[in-house]
Amino acid sequence: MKIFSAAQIREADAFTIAHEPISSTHLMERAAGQCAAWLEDHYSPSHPVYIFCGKGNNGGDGLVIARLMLGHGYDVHTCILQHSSKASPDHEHQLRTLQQLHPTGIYTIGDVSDFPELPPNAIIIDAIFGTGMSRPVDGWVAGIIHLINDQRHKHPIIAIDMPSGLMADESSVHNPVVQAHTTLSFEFYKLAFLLPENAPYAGDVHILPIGLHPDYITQTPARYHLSDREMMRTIYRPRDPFAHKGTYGHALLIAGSYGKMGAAVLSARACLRAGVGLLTCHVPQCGTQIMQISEPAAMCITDEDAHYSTHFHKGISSAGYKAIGIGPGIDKQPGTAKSLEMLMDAWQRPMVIDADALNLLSVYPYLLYKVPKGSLLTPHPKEFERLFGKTANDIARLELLSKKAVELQLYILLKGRYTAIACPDGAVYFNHTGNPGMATGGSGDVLTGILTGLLAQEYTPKAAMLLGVWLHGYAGDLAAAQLSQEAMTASDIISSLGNAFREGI
Ligand SMILES: NC(=O)C1=CN([C@@H]2O[C@H](COP(=O)(O)OP(=O)(O)OC[C@H]3O[C@@H](n4cnc5c(N)ncnc54)[C@H](OP(=O)(O)O)[C@@H]3O)[C@@H](O)[C@H]2O)[C@@H](O)CC1
Ligand SMILES: Nc1ncnc2c1ncn2[C@@H]1O[C@H](COP(=O)(O)OP(=O)(O)O)[C@@H](O)[C@H]1O
Ligand SMILES: [K+]
Repeated sequence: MKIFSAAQIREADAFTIAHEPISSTHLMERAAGQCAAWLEDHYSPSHPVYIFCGKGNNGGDGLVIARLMLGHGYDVHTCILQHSSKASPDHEHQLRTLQQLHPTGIYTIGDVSDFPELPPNAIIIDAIFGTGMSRPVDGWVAGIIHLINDQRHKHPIIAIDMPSGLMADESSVHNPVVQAHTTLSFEFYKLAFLLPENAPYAGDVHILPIGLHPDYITQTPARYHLSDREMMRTIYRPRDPFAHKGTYGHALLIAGSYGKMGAAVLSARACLRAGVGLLTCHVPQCGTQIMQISEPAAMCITDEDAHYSTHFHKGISSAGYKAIGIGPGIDKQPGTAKSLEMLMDAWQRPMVIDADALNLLSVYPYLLYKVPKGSLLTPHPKEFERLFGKTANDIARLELLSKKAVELQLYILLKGRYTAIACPDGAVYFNHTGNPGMATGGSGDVLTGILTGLLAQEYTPKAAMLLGVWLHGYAGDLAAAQLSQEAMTASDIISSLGNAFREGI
């Protein structure tokens, strides 16, 4: 699914009006009608409805919602913020219609002192600003936003299209923004919803279809995308009935060190469950027995070193591996860095680089330029910061992520609630599967195993990245559904991978 900018959304709106064709008034009726239907499904007429409207089209949506809910027997109070002397034409039209129907329920707000007293079971609808937000809100309008937020623990707050104050594609950090429990947004996810710095604002996001013209959506290129099941169906390749284990590749996982063999075992198990044909794990001497006993399906190569792997580069080009994954639990010994350098010099094909292998790239930055093109880098935010530095906000971090992926010709993901996958061509894909139950040690090691397993099966690096991250999150969701977010562990993500393949694609 494409994620369009605020400017593109305005174009989609105009394109629909011109080509469906439909009047802008009717498009507003359609959008607001979807919101009113959602609200009426979730709240009975026993809830007084307080709708805060701005003077643009977001406020226009609020006025239509007010009219529709009034018609269905709700006690509606419409509060119009006088932030500007001019209203949009559709706002003016909808206000005239509402005034004829319900002249007594409309109030104007010109200062914080006009904020109404809310009865106990009232619901708040935020229709002040939507995608037309062009600058940070200040003055008494910011005061109204703070007063709305003060009601958060007493009244449900439902934002229309965007929580007011939030800018769709710019950082809103330090700006006053409505903290909604629910956002009813039209047609598309907005980039702002996917950024960790905006976690307090949108609440549960529901995307309501309003019938924007399909030609605009298919013809207009977008830089940002949201992964979905449909995309996974085009990527996934069912197994060939005549396949043998050679068909699905031989993967090498370089993982584990003294005290961190668990990371290697988790990665190995995940790699096998991702469907790899054969798996060899390169481990230090202390890890051989652990690996052989924990995972009988994995073969083992034992390093010359007792506690750390420092000789994994040897014979790598002639070993017949289809993919290499390196990092989980390997530690940051200088000998490991040396071996990583020689491995990359010899291998020259895409590989998966995670955890301490990423940290080694931060310690020895020249190594970053030796990473084979098309490789998959999987940093969490701290590893990302060590690799590429700090940024002022999440939009700047996203720009940096994308810039590095293009400059280094790598697939770089940034882990989080919505993991962002940056591609060498500048595109960025967000993944929405997964849950906070995955915020537990070892979850990332599981992802490395899955990605290495998919790469060994000759999925392209991009396909492996998109499908692997999707399946990892989906398996995490299944594990949480079965065990709770609290009780699930990284091992449970692996146990749920089978069902993720079956149900998630
Ligand atoms: N496209 C679609 O799919 C559809 C879109 N629809 C709806 O239209 C919405 C977009 O409407 P929009 O373009 O009129 O902008 P909107 O968000 O109401 O804001 C503009 C107003 O805010 C003001 N203003 C801005 N910043 C401000 C600030 N910092 N502080 C104070 N004021 C500020 C600005 O005033 P001005 O800058 O002129 O002073 C102007 O009055 C969209 O989110 C959706 O709800 C649906 O009806 C149909 C389908
Ligand atoms: N709140 C969350 N929502 C969705 N996914 C999450 C959440 N928290 C963590 N995850 C996922 O879990 C994984 C954690 O990886 P990482 O931090 O590297 O773990 P570790 O280093 O312990 O193995 C990432 O893929 C991340 O996207
Ligand atoms: K709003």
